[in-house]
Amino acid sequence: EQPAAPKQFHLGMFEIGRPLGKGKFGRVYLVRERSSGFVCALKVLHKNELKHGGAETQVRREIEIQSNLRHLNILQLFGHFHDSKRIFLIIEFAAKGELYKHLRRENRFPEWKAAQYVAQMAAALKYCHKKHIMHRDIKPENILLGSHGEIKLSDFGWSVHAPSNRRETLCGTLDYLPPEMLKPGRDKNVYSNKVDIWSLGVLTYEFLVGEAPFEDTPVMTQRKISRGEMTVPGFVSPEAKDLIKRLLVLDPEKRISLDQVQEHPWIIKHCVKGE
Ligand SMILES: COc1ccc(C(=O)Nc2ccccc2)cc1NC(=O)CCSc1ncnc(N)c1Br
Repeated sequence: EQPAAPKQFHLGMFEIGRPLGKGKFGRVYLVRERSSGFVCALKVLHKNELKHGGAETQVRREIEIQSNLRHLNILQLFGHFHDSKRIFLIIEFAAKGELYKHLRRENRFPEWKAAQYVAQMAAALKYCHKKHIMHRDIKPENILLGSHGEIKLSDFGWSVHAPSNRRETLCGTLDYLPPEMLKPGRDKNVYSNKVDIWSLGVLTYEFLVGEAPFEDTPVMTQRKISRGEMTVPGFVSPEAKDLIKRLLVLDPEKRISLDQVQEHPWIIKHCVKGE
């Protein structure tokens, strides 16, 4: 279709609705663009807070990256604008909200639902990796659901301020960190996109079991991760267990690829039409 003409946005264009959440750097509101009636989310970032957090460049990079990502399973950034004090991000509204809340409410997902979410995550990550974008910091807190219950990966350093049974410790939860990022001394920023495969394994486990595989005290969690020590409960099917084992491999190079995830029997069983 015709690429949308890059419009100049400003605050007056929007009718501000209810707050959707409070991110690490700012608040998010449900809004409606007046002329079109289009409903979306507006994230308000305060420049001075970003400056203190050294996140100003991070936002610019983020906006740069986001503006050339377009995928059903990645929450879209439609545009941005700023005034003297604030940066505004115009974001796709995910009508079914935070996956995290659904997971906590349901305790754990049935295998057919978990498999569909994993397949959509694999598709989103494959798309990102093809564009050499990685480490989207995947964990339930960073995943939203669209109006048809489809996965919307939105992983931008935000944790919704809810009265929270969130695992967010000071430095954010360790649960999803791969072993290669825990190694002392190693340049932490040198990681391949295989880190996302590990996190997908942690996510798959958490969907099916209702808690993360290495969840423990911070020290114990780090030890369990570096040793790949985890047990999969008996109620998890052998096929699902097999996929989890192929994702949570200590050696990044030996982890299953995203193509292989999409062809895995557990995914095929639950995601191919008519199965
Ligand atoms: C494309 O989505 C983003 C793009 C960028 C950033 C961002 O803050 N970048 C950033 C900010 C500071 C420093 C570095 C990066 C954040 C998001 N997304 C979000 O903040 C999610 C807001 S919550 C929500 N959104 C839609 N529908 C719902 N139902 C909900 Br609840």
